[in-house]
Amino acid sequence: MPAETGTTKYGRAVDPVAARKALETVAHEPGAAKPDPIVVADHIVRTFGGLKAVDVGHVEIQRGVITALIGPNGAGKTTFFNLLTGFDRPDSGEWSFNGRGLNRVPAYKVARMGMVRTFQLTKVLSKLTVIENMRVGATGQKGEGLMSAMVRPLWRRQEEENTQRADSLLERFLLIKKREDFAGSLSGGQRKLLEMARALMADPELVMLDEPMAGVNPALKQSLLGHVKSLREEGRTVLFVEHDMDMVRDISDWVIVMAQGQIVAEGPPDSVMGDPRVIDAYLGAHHDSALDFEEEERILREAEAEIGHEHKETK
Ligand SMILES: Nc1ncnc2c1ncn2[C@@H]1O[C@H](COP(=O)(O)OP(=O)(O)OP(=O)(O)O)[C@@H](O)[C@H]1O
Repeated sequence: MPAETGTTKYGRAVDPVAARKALETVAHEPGAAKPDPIVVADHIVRTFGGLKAVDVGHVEIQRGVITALIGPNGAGKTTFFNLLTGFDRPDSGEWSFNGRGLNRVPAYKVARMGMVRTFQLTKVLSKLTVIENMRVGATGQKGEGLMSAMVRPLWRRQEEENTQRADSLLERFLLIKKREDFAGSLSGGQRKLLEMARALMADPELVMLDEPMAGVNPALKQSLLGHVKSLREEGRTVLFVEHDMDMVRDISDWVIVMAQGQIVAEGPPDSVMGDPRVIDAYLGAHHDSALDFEEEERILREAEAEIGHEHKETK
C-alpha cells in the first residue's frame, strides 16, 4: 500500500513537524550535522578533464523535511544529484542512504532502495501514453523474473495494484483526463507533473527533483508547489535543485548552497538568503576575469534578482 499518513512502506514513521523542529538545533554552517540524516556524503569529488565539478567535503540531508540545493549555473548541483543516485560515478568519496553505502550501486537499485529522482529535462517517454509511462515507474515488480512468469496470478495482482496506484496518482496530479494520450502531446508543465507522478509509483522515501519549476507556467506552479509540500506531509524527504527563489523561499525548510563544486552555506531560507557568502557565490561564478563597473553592476543586479538579497549602495 502507498504511504498516506507519514509511515513509509519501509516501516519508518516520520513526523514532518518534529523533523522540521529538530532543524532549529542545527548550525548554519556548510556540512552541519543533522539530527536524523537520511543521506550522508563524504569527500565526493568528480572531475571532468581539469575541472572539479563536485568537491563536497561533508553533507547531511535531514529526513522528513524539504531541502533546497541552490547555486549559480555550473555550481555542480546536477552532477551531485547524478552521483548520489548512481547515474554517474565520482573519482572518490563515500555516501549512504539510510546508513547503507551506495558506492557502485547502479541507479535502478538506488531507486528500489527508496531514493528516486526526476531530471532537469524531463525523461517522460513521448511515444508511450501517460498511463504506460506510469507503469514504467513501478519498481520491484513481481512480473520481472522467470519464477514470476510461472506464478502469473501473483503478477496479475501486482499489475492491477500498479494500475490503481497509477490512476490515483494521475487523479492527484490532474492528469487523469490525459491517461490515454501520448506523453509527447503534453505541455512542458504537464510533463513535469507526469515525471513527478511517475517517480511516486515507486513509493520512494526520498524524492529528488531537478529544477521542478523550469518551464512550468504560473497556473501549474501553484499546484506543483502543493504536491511537493504534500510529499513532506506523507513523511517523505524531498531534496530539490531550483533556480526559482520564490519556490525555494516558499517551501524549503533548509537550504544548501553550492558554488564551484563546494558547499558554501547552509541554513533556513531566510538566513541563507541574507548570507554574504551566498551573494559572493553568485558573483564569484562570474569572476574569472576583471570586470568593469557596468558589468559588475549588471551581474550584481542579476544575482540580487535570483536570490532576493538586498543590495546596499556603497557609492
Ligand atoms: N558530462 C560532462 N562533461 C564535461 N563537463 C561537465 C559534464 N557535466 C557537467 N560538466 C561541467 O561540470 C560543471 C557543473 O555542472 P552541473 O550541470 O552539475 O552544474 P549545475 O549547478 O547543475 O548548473 P545548472 O544550474 O546550470 O544546471 C559545469 O562546469 C559543467 O560544464
